[in-house]
Amino acid sequence: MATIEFDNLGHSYHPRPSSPTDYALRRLSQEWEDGKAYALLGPSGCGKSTLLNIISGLLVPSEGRVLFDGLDVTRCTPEERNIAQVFQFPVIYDTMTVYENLAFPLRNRKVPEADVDRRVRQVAEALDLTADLKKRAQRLTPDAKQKISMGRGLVRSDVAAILFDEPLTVIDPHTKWILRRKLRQIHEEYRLTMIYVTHDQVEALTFADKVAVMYEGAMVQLGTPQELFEAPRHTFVGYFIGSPGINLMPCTLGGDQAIVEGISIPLAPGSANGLPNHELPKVGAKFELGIRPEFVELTRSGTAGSIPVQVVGVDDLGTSKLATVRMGSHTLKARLSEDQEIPLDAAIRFPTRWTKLYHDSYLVN
Ligand SMILES: Nc1ncnc2c1ncn2[C@@H]1O[C@H](COP(=O)(O)OP(=O)(O)OP(=O)(O)O)[C@@H](O)[C@H]1O
Repeated sequence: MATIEFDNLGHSYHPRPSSPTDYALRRLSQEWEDGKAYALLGPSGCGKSTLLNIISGLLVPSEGRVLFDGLDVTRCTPEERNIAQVFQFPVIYDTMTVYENLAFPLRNRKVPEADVDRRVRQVAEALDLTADLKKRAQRLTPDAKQKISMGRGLVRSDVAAILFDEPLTVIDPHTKWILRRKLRQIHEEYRLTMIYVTHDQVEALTFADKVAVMYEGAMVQLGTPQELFEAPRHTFVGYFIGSPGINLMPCTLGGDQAIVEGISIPLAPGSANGLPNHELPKVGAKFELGIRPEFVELTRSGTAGSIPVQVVGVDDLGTSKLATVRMGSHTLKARLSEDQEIPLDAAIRFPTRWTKLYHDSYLVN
């Protein structure tokens, strides 16, 4: 397995890119650790496949370099990089048995038969394929075929990384859940460097140690699921991660206060200091206040630091409730515990720790 480094990496499909929007992947320098599970998460067209193809060697980037363990592999083929890949749809040999399919990548590399057998049985066990080992692949369901495809990616322990491109697309929802857990277990056991592309936040957050969130060609945050939840570095991360996403309100700044329609909301001391000088409040600069529904406190009017609101709806979500409140012209969501009373004279508070300031969509801190 390898450490993967992106050195000033970028890619444009245009022959002569002239603006940032001409880039499918905007300039990126970063190091991904050996043996960790990463997810590339973002909506359709944000550049996930472009980055994955650059990592695998299917695409040569128009700018920058990719290094595996310090070695420049930018122009190496997938074979030369020693990468295993699992695609959206099964890539298997229908006429071979499940065993032969799983053994193929190892036999192809002349691995001794005893090792082939041990590894094939291990992977088959992990993916619940043991009972199918002697069956021809063509007789199996699409789910089982995709499991074989994943097994073929997992069977080699000598690869630099295993790349998964939306591998659970064809799998039914229940099996999807089981397979995600299995992949996670396999990762914990073998510590393989895994990169998993998806547009599904649940898939990314349950699978990965670190999630790279992509938006319009930019990697707007690379962080643990907890970091993405607690401190979204970009309003898109706040919106895309979480259900529902972060509450956002346009604001202006007055010292360490955000001002929303004339109402002052305290920010953590020094919050605005994070703005570089040239970005100090100016005409046209866009500031937003963000707070996740989970951190909005619903209380009674008159409580210190509270702002009166009108509760316009409450959804019972089983283990919690979701209140919709109106503050001036803004509508916010607040997640409450199942048994929390909703007062008639409702008000909300914004705990400073969880109240985030965004400047032109990026977190100021
Ligand atoms: N071969 C290509 N030539 C020109 N433009 C391309 C090419 N491949 C991708 N693009 C463009 O680059 C941008 C990023 O595409 P990419 O496929 O990397 O996104 P994605 O996040 O993987 O999307 P999806 O989830 O739909 O596969 C898109 O605007 C897409 O139209």
